[in-house]
Amino acid sequence: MLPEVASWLRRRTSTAEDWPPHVLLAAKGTSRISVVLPARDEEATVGTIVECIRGDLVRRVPLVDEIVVIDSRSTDRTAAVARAAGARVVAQDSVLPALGRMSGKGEALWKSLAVTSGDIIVFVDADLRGFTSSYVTGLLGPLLTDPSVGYVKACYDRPLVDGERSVEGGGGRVTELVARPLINMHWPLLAGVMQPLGGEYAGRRALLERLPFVTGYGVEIGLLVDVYRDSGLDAIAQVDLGRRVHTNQGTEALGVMAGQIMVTAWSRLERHGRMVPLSAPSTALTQFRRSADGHDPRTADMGVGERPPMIEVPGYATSRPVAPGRR
Ligand SMILES: O=c1ccn([C@@H]2O[C@H](COP(=O)(O)OP(=O)(O)O)[C@@H](O)[C@H]2O)c(=O)[nH]1
Ligand SMILES: O=C(O)[C@@H](COP(=O)(O)O)O[C@H]1O[C@H](CO)[C@@H](O)[C@H](O)[C@H]1O
Repeated sequence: MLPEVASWLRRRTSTAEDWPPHVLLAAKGTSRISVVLPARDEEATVGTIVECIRGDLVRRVPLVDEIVVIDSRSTDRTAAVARAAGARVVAQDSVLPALGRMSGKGEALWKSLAVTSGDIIVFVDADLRGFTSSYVTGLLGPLLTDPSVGYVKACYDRPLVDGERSVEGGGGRVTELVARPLINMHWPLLAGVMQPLGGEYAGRRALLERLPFVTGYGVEIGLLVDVYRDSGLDAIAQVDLGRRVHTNQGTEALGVMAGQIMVTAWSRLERHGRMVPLSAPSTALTQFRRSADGHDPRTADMGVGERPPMIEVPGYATSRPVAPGRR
């Protein structure tokens, strides 16, 4: 792991418990805080999440100023359930209609900037199970207490849950198989971000509004690379929220997601060039395991060698076995 990454990990990683609501309330000052949930067909979970945020962080501790659900072309009762829970619901396609309709999660998040008033915006997926308001307070902690932080990503354990079956560490499949290797290859200073694709993150409006938002599922890797390029590694912090359970999509759907993430990574490499030359990408892959006091980074070598065409090997044509009768 690069020494700059090890240093960043030590200085910019905290836990949700480090940021109790009363500390944040004292630090809030005049900052307005918006919580945004992008939701497509999340009637089963969106209401519980909204009610939890509203109960803990609006009524009990007046930290959050608005809860907005962006209804992303839901075909179920997402909008009604979210509204009944106390959220303001905005239909994705009703925002900036003159700019036409693009699709996906990134479109929903980009449009949320146009219909919210917060100086700080917290993004929370609407398909979470076991959500607690500490997800929101954890993400707000660094932003409300350190003006040098502009963007905060969550990190957490990510089991793969299928009904009653739960495979610890089985979640974050596209993170582990696509995003983490790509980031380690081309943006090795971001190797300390444990959950680059995690759907819970927060940022200052003043930063978010000057960055492009990739539509679809490219939004997370696009924003992470763009925040890094715009403001540098130290503008990013990460907060351990413990454990995240969400609705896991099937492999076919994740294939499209993986493709969108690769296309987004390509677009950033093509547009900005790369931190490391394409001819020599970094081959150190830093992965993370939960340990007793946080996370245990492990670096593997993902480098490969290459052999020349066998036909070019001296003696090959004369020394290899020949079938009887053949020469
Ligand atoms: O076109 C879309 C796709 C997804 N989402 C929302 O974005 C979040 C993450 O999407 P999803 O659960 O599909 O991704 P996963 O968590 O499985 O990677 C969820 O709240 C979705 O409802 C959305 O608002 N619009
Ligand atoms: O991290 C991942 O690999 C994917 C899929 O997670 P799972 O394998 O279903 O736990 O989930 C994330 O990726 C999406 C693309 O960035 C985000 O939009 C989602 O919020 C996030 O859950």
